[in-house]
Amino acid sequence: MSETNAIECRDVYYSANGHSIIKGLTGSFAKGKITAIVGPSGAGKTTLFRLCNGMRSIDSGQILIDQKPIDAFEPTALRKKVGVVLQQATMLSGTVHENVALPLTLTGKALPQANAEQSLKEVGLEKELLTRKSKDLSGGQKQKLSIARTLLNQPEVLLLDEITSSLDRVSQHDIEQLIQMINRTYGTTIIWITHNLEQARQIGQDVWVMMDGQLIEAGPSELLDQPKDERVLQFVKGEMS
Ligand SMILES: Nc1ncnc2c1ncn2[C@@H]1O[C@H](COP(=O)(O)OP(=O)(O)OP(=O)(O)O)[C@@H](O)[C@H]1O
Repeated sequence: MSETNAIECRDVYYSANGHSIIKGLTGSFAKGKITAIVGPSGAGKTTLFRLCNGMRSIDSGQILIDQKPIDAFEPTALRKKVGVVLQQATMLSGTVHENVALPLTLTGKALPQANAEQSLKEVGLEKELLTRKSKDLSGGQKQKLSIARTLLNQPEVLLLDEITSSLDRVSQHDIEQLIQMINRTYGTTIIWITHNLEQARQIGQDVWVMMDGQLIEAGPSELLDQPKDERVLQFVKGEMS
């Protein structure tokens, strides 16, 4: 049986300010899997995320979400279905409760105390933190809070952009386990941009290697040990040295 794709890109082009960034990118992300995206700085990884959750629109080609063209989705529905967590957790100046409730308060609803406690519990944060100011949390706690906030929308796909790169090893490991738990429990498709090849190998079931706005090589993450493409081989060697 062939795999279903959560996201499929077909010959996607995108440019900004006269600068060509995504240049005929074709590839797919399997539903329910964890795919790591690696590649040199400037390869277009973050831009691809912006295209996949509708923050930017492609110039040509197609992006299919659940086999449906991305422009067939209403923007708010798309952002719920395809959630994003960034390297630096964006926080309101208020309490942890106010921050975790944000997706609901934006639509004029409140998040009851019991649900807020449950949200925090799910990501391994103590309920006592709810009354704390978010700015007083550690980097790892902030990242867990932004994951909890994104989970409120029950996304089918989670786009993670370098979410552990400013954390210490213990917090990094904690977040990796949390993401694997979310993937197993809810079947959420995870697409994780990382500069850490070891993380890509360990957490990624699949891997994408992007360079210069294109997908150069994709497959099971073991491909990083024996890439077929010479450019990928050079990249992996450079990152390991
Ligand atoms: N709005 C813009 N206008 C012009 N150029 C842009 C714009 N946004 C991104 N770029 C350029 O597009 C290229 C790809 O950027 P992008 O952030 O997607 O790469 P990346 O692979 O995520 O890099 P990194 O690993 O450093 O985060 C870069 O050269 C960047 O400078």
